[in-house]
Amino acid sequence: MAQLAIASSFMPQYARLDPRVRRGVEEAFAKFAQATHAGLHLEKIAGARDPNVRTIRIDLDRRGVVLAPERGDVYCLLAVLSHDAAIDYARSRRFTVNQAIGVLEVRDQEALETLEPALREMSRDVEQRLFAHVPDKHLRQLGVDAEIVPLVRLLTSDEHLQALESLLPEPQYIALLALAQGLPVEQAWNEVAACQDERAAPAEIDPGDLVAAMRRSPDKVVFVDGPEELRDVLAHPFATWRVFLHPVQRRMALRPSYSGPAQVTGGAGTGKTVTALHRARHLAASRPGSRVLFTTFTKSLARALQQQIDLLVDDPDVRGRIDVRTVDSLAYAVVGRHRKPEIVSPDVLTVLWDDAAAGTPFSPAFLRREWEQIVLAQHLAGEAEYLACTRQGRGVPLNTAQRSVVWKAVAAVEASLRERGERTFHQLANEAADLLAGPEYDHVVVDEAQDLHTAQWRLLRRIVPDGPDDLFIVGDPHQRIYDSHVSLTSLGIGVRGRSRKLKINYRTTQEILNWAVPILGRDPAQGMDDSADTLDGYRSPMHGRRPAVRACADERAELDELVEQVRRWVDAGVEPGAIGVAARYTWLARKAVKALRDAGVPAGSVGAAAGVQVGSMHTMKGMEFRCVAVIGAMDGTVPLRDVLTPEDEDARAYLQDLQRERCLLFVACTRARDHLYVSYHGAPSTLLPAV
Ligand SMILES: Nc1ncnc2c1ncn2[C@@H]1O[C@H](COP(=O)(O)OP(=O)(O)OP(=O)(O)O)[C@@H](O)[C@H]1O
Repeated sequence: MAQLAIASSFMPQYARLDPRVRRGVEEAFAKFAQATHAGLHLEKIAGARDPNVRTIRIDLDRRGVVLAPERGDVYCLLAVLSHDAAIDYARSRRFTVNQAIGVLEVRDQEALETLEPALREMSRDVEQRLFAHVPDKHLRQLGVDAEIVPLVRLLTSDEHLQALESLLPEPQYIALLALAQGLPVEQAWNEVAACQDERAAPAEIDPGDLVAAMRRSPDKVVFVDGPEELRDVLAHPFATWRVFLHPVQRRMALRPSYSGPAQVTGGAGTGKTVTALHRARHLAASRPGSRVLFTTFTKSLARALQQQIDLLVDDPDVRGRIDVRTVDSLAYAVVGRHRKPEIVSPDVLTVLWDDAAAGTPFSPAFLRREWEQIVLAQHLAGEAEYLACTRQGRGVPLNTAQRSVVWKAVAAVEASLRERGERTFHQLANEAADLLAGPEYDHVVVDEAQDLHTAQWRLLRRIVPDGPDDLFIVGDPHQRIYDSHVSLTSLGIGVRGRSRKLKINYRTTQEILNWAVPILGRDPAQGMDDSADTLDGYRSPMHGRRPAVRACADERAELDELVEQVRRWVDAGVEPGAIGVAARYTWLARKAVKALRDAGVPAGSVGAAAGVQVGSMHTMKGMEFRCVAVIGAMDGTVPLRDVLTPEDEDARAYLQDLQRERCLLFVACTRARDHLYVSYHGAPSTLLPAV
């Protein structure tokens, strides 16, 4: 019986087909399962660039494009398109085996042939060629196809290379990009090697064995065993992440074991959460009886993760052993076994710090930060411990007398909280860590790790035994939107040698990234493992429109423009629930909800109501929408003036605050899949890049 396979690029297309056509696809596929080459009405295309490509009738108007390699009884469905588009696609593409890493590659051969004379003409009088410094030997070593090399030799600028991005196979484009950026061949190789599956490239690569190459490309092709598995894959066409993992994701998620904590970093939308989901399933499924804790930051993210785990894990036993919750709810539950915890409201805490700062030379914000970053982070129990501690990370030195003044304020706030019977969540995490009698899980997977406070890490460290596969940590220091600057090393959580970075953005278009990345400024972020973290190589294969930035006369006009923009998206077929609106302040978000509702557009708070999802930028963390509007992006609001420590009070804290505001705007903007709209009234935010 023939073996069936589906190309990952087909899944989003399938999702958009109407149910009638989908049925046609399933029927055609069912025929493949029983048939042999000879028994199927597969058509060869005259003039096709690749002898292995065929088409098959799906219905009156549509054809499927199938890769049917001569060797190996395999049919891979590549696309379902209207008749003419299917013929064009089938005629133009060429499928090859990458000569360096053995993966399946596809290139638009026809477009490359069309481009060649133009490139030749443009480069005729230009002496300096982009790859003049690279010998053929290096191009070959990095897997650049011999047929493509003559074209590569014609390139004279980065722009020419970029124009080839969508026509070339990804590993070859990555190799050329790295060489064009001046990377030595060894480093360029590392970039290319990231595109290969966990099984290292075989010693011998057979250029004619497309099926072997397909098997080495699980991010591009999935093989299905029979109709049931086929139905399962096609049942969730939007959730391609369930089935197709990038080789780096796969290597990290499905590795049999790590000798200690492991870490995955990567920019927004690079599939860190997806990697964490697969790791959680892998751990629970491969170790019978084991208990896995999967933590994240906010309740709405925990709800989203629950749904994704439900989708990914079929086996009820495995599912039942994966516990998804926020770290706060974990701390609450642990303390709750001893007494009912009460959490202090933010407003009350503000008043307590205002009172405690009165009469001292310190601002409430300074004192509160000292409490959070030194006293609670180090879990200091009394004045003597505070006087003796090192205050690493704080910008302003304090002498003993000043420390005594600070401690009095801290003690006053803590005493007031005790009297009220209330705590902050960070206090609760420390208390929970103390109360734990011993580990309660076998493995812990941590999402959004960059924002966890040291006290929360202390709890997580204690809830799992120290050893192999204890902690799987996923985060992005470029999305740090709270005040935590944790050093995992200082907590005894060493990830050296067990850390990888994801670079391909699966969510946002390159145009949105080009605009949004500069928001972060130029300095590298401080990684959770204390190393400098950059976004080098961060990219998206998707393209779309550039973000729109709108200047408005005043707030009323800005809200009117928002309503108009949302209407345009809805009229274009975007579901209201796939639209996100973010504002720096909650009250502006509320006004946006009202404006939308008054205009008859369903809208509500993120994760709590149906319709357009509106919230503060903080609530956007980890979310994803087809279209995003960021409103109120003006000077004084972004960055929010009130939350910046005055530069003359503590220059270091000021820079940290400013960076946090940059990250916050970046997080909000990178929630968008297809469209990003940013508006302001008055003077624009100084953080907004030019369009
Ligand atoms: N291998 C994959 N194939 C297809 N889609 C993927 C893949 N990995 C991730 N995605 C999709 O990319 C989007 C972003 O993934 P995910 O939320 O895991 O990224 P993230 O790095 O955690 O993002 P952020 O840090 O911004 O929260 C999601 O829509 C996810 O389904």
